[in-house]
Amino acid sequence: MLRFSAQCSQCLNSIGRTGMPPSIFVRSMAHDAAQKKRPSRLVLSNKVAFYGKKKRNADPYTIPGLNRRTANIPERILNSNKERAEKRTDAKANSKSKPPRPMKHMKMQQALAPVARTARNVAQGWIQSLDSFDDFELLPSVQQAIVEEALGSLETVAPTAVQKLAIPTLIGQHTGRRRGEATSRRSGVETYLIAAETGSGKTLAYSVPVIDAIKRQEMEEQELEQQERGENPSSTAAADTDLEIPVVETNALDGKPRAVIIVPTSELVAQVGDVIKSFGHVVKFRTTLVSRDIPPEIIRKRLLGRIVDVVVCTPHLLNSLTETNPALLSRCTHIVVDEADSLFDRSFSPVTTALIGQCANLKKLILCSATIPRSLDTRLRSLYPDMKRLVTPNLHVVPRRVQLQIVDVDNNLYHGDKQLACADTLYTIAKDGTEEGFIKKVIVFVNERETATGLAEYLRSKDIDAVAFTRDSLERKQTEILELFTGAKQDVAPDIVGRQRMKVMVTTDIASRGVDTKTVKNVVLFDKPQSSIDLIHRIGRTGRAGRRGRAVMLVDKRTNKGWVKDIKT
Ligand SMILES: Nc1ncnc2c1ncn2[C@@H]1O[C@H](COP(=O)(O)OP(=O)(O)OP(=O)(O)O)[C@@H](O)[C@H]1O
Repeated sequence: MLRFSAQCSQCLNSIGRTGMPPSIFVRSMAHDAAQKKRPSRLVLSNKVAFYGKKKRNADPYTIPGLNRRTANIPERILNSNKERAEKRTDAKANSKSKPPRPMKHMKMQQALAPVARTARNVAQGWIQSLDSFDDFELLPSVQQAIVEEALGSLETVAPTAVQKLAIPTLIGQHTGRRRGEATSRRSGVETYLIAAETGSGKTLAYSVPVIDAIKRQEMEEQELEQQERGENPSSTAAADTDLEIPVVETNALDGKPRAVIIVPTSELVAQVGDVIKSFGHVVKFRTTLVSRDIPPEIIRKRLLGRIVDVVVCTPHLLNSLTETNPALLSRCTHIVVDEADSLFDRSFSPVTTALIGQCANLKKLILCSATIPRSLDTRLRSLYPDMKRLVTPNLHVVPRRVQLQIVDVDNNLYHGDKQLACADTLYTIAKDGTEEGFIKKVIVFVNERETATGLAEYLRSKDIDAVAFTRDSLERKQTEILELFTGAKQDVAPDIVGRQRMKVMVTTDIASRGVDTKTVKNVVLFDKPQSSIDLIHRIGRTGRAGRRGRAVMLVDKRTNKGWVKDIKT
């Protein structure tokens, strides 16, 4: 409150001028100026919120918080509130321009660095210009082997997206770079990561350039030898198809492959080995498989007693071979690490990187995977900073041609009985009227081996032809089951009906990676996969090579609903 001074002529004047009654307290500027030297007792105190110790209980009007001239809010909170309000306004303004937030449960979609639009346009341009394998600058024998052997069962043969992307790059076609010319500033090794969706033909995408390269190496070496001997190379350099496997008297080259393909399981050694061997019928080179399914004495005989061009192997076995024969990888110029996300995880990584390190003459290192988890992405960036990424646009998505269905186990039909829900789903698949005239093949994925055995028994008790395929299965039985599920379609006798026309394999992740179950149309996910990566590999056993497929997921109250929603989206 302001008081006017009755002794001050200025105050009295101003009251007189405004006509205000003396009860209204006005302090004029002139009064302040006049009182400068001698402050009036009537000026408001700045210390109204302060009370001394003595006055604590003396006067109720001096209670802190009352009689304050500013709100009792600490400066720090006032500032943070202001900042938050500003951020909110900024976020609102930016929300329209920002891309939608990534799905929480599918974070790995962001794992690869985004490709610049211009780079994408350039790549798309030359991908579209390639319609056939003839457009690749490959050796004629390699071209012939693709059409006649590797994809001989198909009526029309055209490269898939990943093949269009990888083959010209790996043979240095569109870059105009000479074959074998190293680009890495650090190590002199060209490193590539091929990442494409499951069943997209990655095996051919890396094996064609590798076979082409080793065959060219062989031809160059032969030319050099002939020149050294003083022969005319042109007279003896027949078409490369006619080249015989060279007979070298010295055994200095024995067992030293030019290329090594590393895969995580012995099942994949057999599968990839078949693809590579199919080229050998036309291109003439030697392939050796190294896995636990092959007796050691046969491996030793095949590998160490003769010249070998390509070795397909599991990492631990190859490592043990290099321990007894340290020069084994000295001639190797090409290494492929298939299923790189497995082979660079914690358990395999030390062995894989050690094997790569042993190749003193390495020219190309090719890593290949259908899924690139963030951890792998980071590790690869630090291990191979100059690595080139050959990535298809549909990486990390469930293909559109695979229909995804969700079955709620807690509904009124099953009351939480998952095994019953699985059996009923299989009955429905058996009766859906598709694959007429053929045996239906269905894969059921579980997380634990024990569940696989138990579920297979239960399904058999319900008259469904189910087998468990786990690490515990007998070796002979494993081969039989795999052959059935990876083989061609099988006709069914007309008198066999319903469920008996269906074969079911109950398995764990052992059959989820790389296994080419191309004639499987239905996959059932009995257990929720441990991660989105496992999900993609499991669903990827159907809908391969552009075919249609169906994946049925059993969900119950323990399944994370957000996860299911993200996958559906
Ligand atoms: N150009 C092509 N045209 C038609 N089919 C092809 C072509 N290339 C490969 N295939 C077929 O596609 C199937 C899947 O190929 P492949 O096993 O190489 O897939 P992938 O990408 O390695 O799958 P995954 O990630 O599951 O290991 C094979 O049966 C193969 O014969």
